[in-house]
Amino acid sequence: MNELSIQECYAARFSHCFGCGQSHPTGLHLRSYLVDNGQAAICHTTPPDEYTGGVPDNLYGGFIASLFDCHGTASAAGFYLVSKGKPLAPDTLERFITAHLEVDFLSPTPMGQELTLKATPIEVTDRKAILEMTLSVGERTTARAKMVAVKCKF
Ligand SMILES: CC(C)(COP(=O)(O)OP(=O)(O)OC[C@H]1O[C@@H](n2cnc3c(N)ncnc32)[C@H](O)[C@@H]1OP(=O)(O)O)[C@@H](O)C(=O)NCCC(=O)NCCSC(=O)Cc1ccccc1
Repeated sequence: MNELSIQECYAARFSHCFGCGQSHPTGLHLRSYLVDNGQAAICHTTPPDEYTGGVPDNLYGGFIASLFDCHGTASAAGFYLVSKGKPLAPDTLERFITAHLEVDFLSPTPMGQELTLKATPIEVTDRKAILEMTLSVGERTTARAKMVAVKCKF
């Protein structure tokens, strides 16, 4: 596993996101790491208690979508770098933005436990990345997602 997270390698101007911006004062500061020789990306997080909703003691669905949103765009940037044969290092990343995100909620996701997000690439081109993702608690997958992330022109 890389010691540096993908988000730590974003340029400063791209570090303000609520979910994953390392410069956001109150955000989640998600960190996604390339694993399996760059063929997957993993993020571990334990959501704050206030993000419960729907079924009591379970995680709010919109929050689950936002975890996929942030982990997915970071993973897209990482997979793009890998596709170019470049190593992860500060200020080396293109930034990807979510164009399409679909989520299947398979079973309620409990509060107070560490969650694991995993992304794998389906297709990476010069313009976009298509990814599959899962959200798991221990061995149980509670949600899965598919994303199209487009490389930012700005
Ligand atoms: C930039 C873009 C996503 C795409 O427009 P353009 O640049 O003109 O790109 P173009 O249309 O040329 O397509 C290129 C390729 O992509 C494909 N494709 C495109 N769309 C879809 C689709 N829906 N579904 C499926 N595929 C789609 C399209 O077919 C084409 O494929 P091809 O290469 O022919 O095979 C624009 O619609 C937009 O800004 N949307 C709002 C995004 C937003 O607000 N997201 C939520 C906030 S994200 C956040 O918070 C994090 C963040 C913050 C800051 C920074 C970074 C991250």
